[in-house]
Amino acid sequence: MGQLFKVAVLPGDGIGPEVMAEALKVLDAVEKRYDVKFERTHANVGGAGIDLEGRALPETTVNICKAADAILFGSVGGPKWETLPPDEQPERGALLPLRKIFGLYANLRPAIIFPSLTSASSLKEEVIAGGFDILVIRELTGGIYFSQPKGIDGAGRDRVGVDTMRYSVPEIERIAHVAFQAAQKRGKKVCSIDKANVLSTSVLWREIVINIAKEYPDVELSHMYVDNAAMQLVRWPKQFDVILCENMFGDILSDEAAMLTGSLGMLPSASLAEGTFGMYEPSGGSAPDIAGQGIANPIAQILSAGMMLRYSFGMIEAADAIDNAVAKVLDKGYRTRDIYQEKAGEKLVNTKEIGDAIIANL
Ligand SMILES: NC(=O)c1ccc[n+]([C@@H]2O[C@H](COP(=O)([O-])OP(=O)(O)OC[C@H]3O[C@@H](n4cnc5c(N)ncnc54)[C@H](O)[C@@H]3O)[C@@H](O)[C@H]2O)c1
Ligand SMILES: CC(C)[C@H](C(=O)O)[C@@H](O)C(=O)O
Ligand SMILES: [Mg+2]
Repeated sequence: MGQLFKVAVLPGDGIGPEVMAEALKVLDAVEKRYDVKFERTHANVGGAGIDLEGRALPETTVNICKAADAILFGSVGGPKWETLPPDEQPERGALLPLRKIFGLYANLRPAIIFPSLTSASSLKEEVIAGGFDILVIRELTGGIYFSQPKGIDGAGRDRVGVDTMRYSVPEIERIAHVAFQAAQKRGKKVCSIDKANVLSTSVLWREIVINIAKEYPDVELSHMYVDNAAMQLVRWPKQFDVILCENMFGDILSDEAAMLTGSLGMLPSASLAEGTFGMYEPSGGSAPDIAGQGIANPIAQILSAGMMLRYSFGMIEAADAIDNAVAKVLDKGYRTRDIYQEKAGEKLVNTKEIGDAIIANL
């Protein structure tokens, strides 16, 4: 009897269920090839949670996640729920609480350009010739997203909106360790992003990262202000290996890095807790502009399922097989609309067709 892993499946809203369907087909195919079973339990989250169970993160969903070895998450949010009180909306009512409840402090977002997709990148081909491979490591449970006080106080024109950015030494230390250990396994460079010329959190961040770096003498550490980093990413992305960021800087820079790879629909992510538990989701959102049309790119969701096999289940060979199948399908010219260009060798396909092609090449 092979291994059994329990997966909480939370498709969410917009394109979430469409791309999730393809990732689940890939898990079926992995079950057939490897001696493994993924016991999947579906649960409502986000707008789907509000519509079907009255809240963005129903208790039943939390319990299903607690009983699982990992969470496979689609995306949440959309215009339908944007007028609810902020804390009841899909993002603040479900996604952020999930990150907090499960202690998912380390968000890994690999932005890798597939060789056959260089012309889909928004950068000039000569800038990305030879490809790049960037790993954005984003702190995910602290900073301005979660620190108190937070809210809108007062009345009328006297109202003030308040967000607080706070980082403690242990919070910075643990994410720095993740970044240095990741760098040791790849290009051996960490670029730590901050705004130490303005923010106190960044002054502390830089000091602590420098201290932790002493434990990793084989890794080269550099520092960059976030505004410069945003510019350097589009100027010369190949200079980066691991990019270490606090929560909000990582949110912004990872979307930018995603687009360099051709589309937000290409960027997977792993949100990891201490130990092996993790939540896996595309870095992009529910894409209301294309939802319901069956044309979304499912690759970020499929690669996220691959990251689940790699980081939570230790199935390195199967995870590599998924990455390779995606690369092969792109080499053969299959393209969803977001990465399609009208030129010889490219075939415009829909969500389901590219999913089928990936499975056929697994
Ligand atoms: N993790 C999440 O659940 C998550 C992440 C980001 C945004 N959101 C939410 O999603 C909603 C829409 O936000 P947004 O429009 O700013 O960001 P978005 O990421 O949903 O979409 C931005 C653009 O990228 C495109 N895109 C994204 N994923 C794609 C895919 N797989 N295939 C093809 N194109 C894709 C969209 O069509 C859109 O043009 C909001 O409610 C937002 O809060 C959720
Ligand atoms: C939807 C939103 C709360 C979320 C974030 O800001 O973390 C998203 O943009 C992401 O990158 O996962
Ligand atoms: Mg984001």
